[in-house]
Amino acid sequence: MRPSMLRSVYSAVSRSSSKLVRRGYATEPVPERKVAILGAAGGIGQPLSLLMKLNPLVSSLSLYDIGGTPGVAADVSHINSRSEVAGYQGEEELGKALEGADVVIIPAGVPRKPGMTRDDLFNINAGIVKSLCTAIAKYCPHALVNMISNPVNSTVPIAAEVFKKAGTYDEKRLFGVTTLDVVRAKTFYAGKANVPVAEVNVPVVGGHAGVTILPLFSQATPKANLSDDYIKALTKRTQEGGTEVVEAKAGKGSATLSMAYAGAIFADACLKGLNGVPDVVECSYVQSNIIADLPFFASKVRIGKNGVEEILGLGPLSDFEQQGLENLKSELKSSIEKGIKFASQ
Ligand SMILES: NC(=O)c1ccc[n+]([C@@H]2O[C@H](COP(=O)([O-])OP(=O)(O)OC[C@H]3O[C@@H](n4cnc5c(N)ncnc54)[C@H](O)[C@@H]3O)[C@@H](O)[C@H]2O)c1
Ligand SMILES: O=C(O)C[C@H](O)C(=O)O
Repeated sequence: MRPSMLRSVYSAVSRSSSKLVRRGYATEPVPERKVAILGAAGGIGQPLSLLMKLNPLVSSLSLYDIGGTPGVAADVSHINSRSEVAGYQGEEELGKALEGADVVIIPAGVPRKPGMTRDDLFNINAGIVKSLCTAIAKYCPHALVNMISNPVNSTVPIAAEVFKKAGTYDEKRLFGVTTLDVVRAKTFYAGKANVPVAEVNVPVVGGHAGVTILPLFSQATPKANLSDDYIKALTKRTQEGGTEVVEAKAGKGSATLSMAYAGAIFADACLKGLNGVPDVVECSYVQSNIIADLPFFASKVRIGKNGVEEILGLGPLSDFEQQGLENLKSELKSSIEKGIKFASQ
């Protein structure tokens, strides 16, 4: 989704007490949709709660965390937009938070500090994701799950295993959120190519950590004749965008505001897909068979009423991108295996 989404979200605020939204000439009812955010009191969770409160496709916003959610919920609930807001805290309230959810967004878990890799978060976040997904399987097994918690390359396979064990796994409904990589690639490309950022499109494939993040600048539009050195530098900056923010925050966490924006874009795409809007395409890390031996892979996916409707191919790659694809395979494979092994214990 493009920045125009946020413009439409903001303009919708003024008419958001109505459950009718104009589509073309007809005024049609917008379906009731419950969105749950797990980790809603955190650095990402709070601005994401705000952005989802502004989204007119949401009728019920459920904010869950181990603590702090009554305050966040009271705060955003005063905004005069469509959704009802409820805050839940502590494990005993998790079921109520999840019941009936159409989309569950998970930014729960610890963020990086300078010097850490995303994989260094595994020991804490794997357990958090496992327990939250166990509850999702119980209380809202048909929800579309948007996994933000790192390391995404492993937390998505963990979620898949938990759902398999519970007998609820539907690979079409599980998404690793890699939208921030796309947001960064667009921003950095627009700066170098000197084109309007709002018009830029760049697919980002692979995974969500270091070299596994593979932006396909050869497919970027509007086209620009950037030198190989520029493409290399843009690729590196996109791969290290998270680290750039972690270092700038100097121990106070990782990307939160840009991530909330990216998470809101991706959740909006899921809601549109569920509502039957045609041609909703975003990059996401999903169960995939487009690359041998990598059962999870990020690429462009079409999102529809049942979740992933189609996994789009990678398209033609430059030699540099082909090499990047080879380089990411071993790290991505071991992160996937690590997640699967953890969840099967
Ligand atoms: N996918 C991405 O592109 C991306 C981008 C940025 C950050 N992240 C990841 O998102 C996660 C959250 O980052 P943050 O900056 O918001 O961290 P944060 O510490 O500010 O917030 C995390 C929140 O999770 C809550 N939490 C912890 N355990 C929980 C549980 N069992 N149930 C519910 N909530 C729980 C905490 O109470 C806290 O409020 C980190 O793992 C980070 O690495 C991912
Ligand atoms: O870099 C991080 O640790 C957070 C996130 O994955 C990001 O890309 O900003």
